[in-house]
Amino acid sequence: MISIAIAGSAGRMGKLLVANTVSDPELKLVQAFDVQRVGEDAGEVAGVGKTGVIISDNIDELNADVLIDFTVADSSIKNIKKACEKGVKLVVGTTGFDEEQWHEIESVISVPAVISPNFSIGVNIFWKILEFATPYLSSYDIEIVEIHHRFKKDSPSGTALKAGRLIKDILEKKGIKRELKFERSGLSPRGEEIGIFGIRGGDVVGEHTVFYFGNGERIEITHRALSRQAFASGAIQAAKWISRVEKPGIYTMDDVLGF
Ligand SMILES: NC(=O)C1=CN([C@@H]2O[C@H](COP(=O)(O)OP(=O)(O)OC[C@H]3O[C@@H](n4cnc5c(N)ncnc54)[C@H](OP(=O)(O)O)[C@@H]3O)[C@@H](O)[C@H]2O)C=CC1
Ligand SMILES: O=C(O)C1=N[C@H](C(=O)O)C[C@H](O)C1
Repeated sequence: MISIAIAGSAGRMGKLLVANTVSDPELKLVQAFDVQRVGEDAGEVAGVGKTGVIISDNIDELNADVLIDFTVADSSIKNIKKACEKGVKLVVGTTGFDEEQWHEIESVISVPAVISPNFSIGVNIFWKILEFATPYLSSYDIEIVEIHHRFKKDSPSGTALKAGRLIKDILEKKGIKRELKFERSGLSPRGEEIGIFGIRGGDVVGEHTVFYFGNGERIEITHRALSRQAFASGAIQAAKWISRVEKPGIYTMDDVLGF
């Protein structure tokens, strides 16, 4: 049995992860952390009945095989450090890390950790399709548009940023320099860039489109998440996988899925 702690357990993803953990015979929910609903039973907050696991806001209490973190960047950094200090393996889905925070994560990681801005199998295939298509479309204008629900805090999404960075790197290897561009207004003609734009509204779970604009044609590669279960299933798969890994370091869903 793999013991699981969940950070962000009162959030949209956290509640679903609590539900997925308690219904999985290979997993045991042992701890739940959040700054909301502190003192309440994590299962009741998630709508799956009493679990006996009470939501705490004190990560110092962390004691589990794997910590699954879906919170916000600042909190996630703190949780990652605590997990490393206590030898707890990690699955991190939180997005919105800036460059400095990302370097901090790389420098402190001393446990096996799967870190991915998107745990859905579909998005991981979507990134692979971009890797395949981009070298053939290197002369095309490339733009990325993502759509998420009105409550999403970070922009652009971690998924769109990863798509932009991987396209940029592929082009760079072919000697083509393109900067990532996050806004245009006023007199702002298109340059040698990859535009990344976020739209926010309603209850959209998550949509990403990469546009490749040629002369007389356009390719659009789109992934649409219709349910957060797509992310939760991937994160649970990652938690089981990382529980069997001994070598410390940062892993991605490529490793989990065997790509
Ligand atoms: N990798 C993936 O596949 C996916 C990643 N995400 C990412 O996961 C993160 C969470 O998303 P979502 O569940 O929608 O967000 P929510 O805001 O619904 O949930 C996050 C929860 O974490 C809480 N929190 C904030 N600070 C702390 C802290 N210090 N300790 C413990 N809990 C804390 C929040 O409280 P409060 O509201 O007070 O801030 C909230 O309850 C985001 O970064 C999102 O982009 C989302 C879906 C899929
Ligand atoms: O906040 C969300 O909801 C999501 N965030 C992730 C991201 O920033 O890429 C993944 C998914 O699109 C949902």
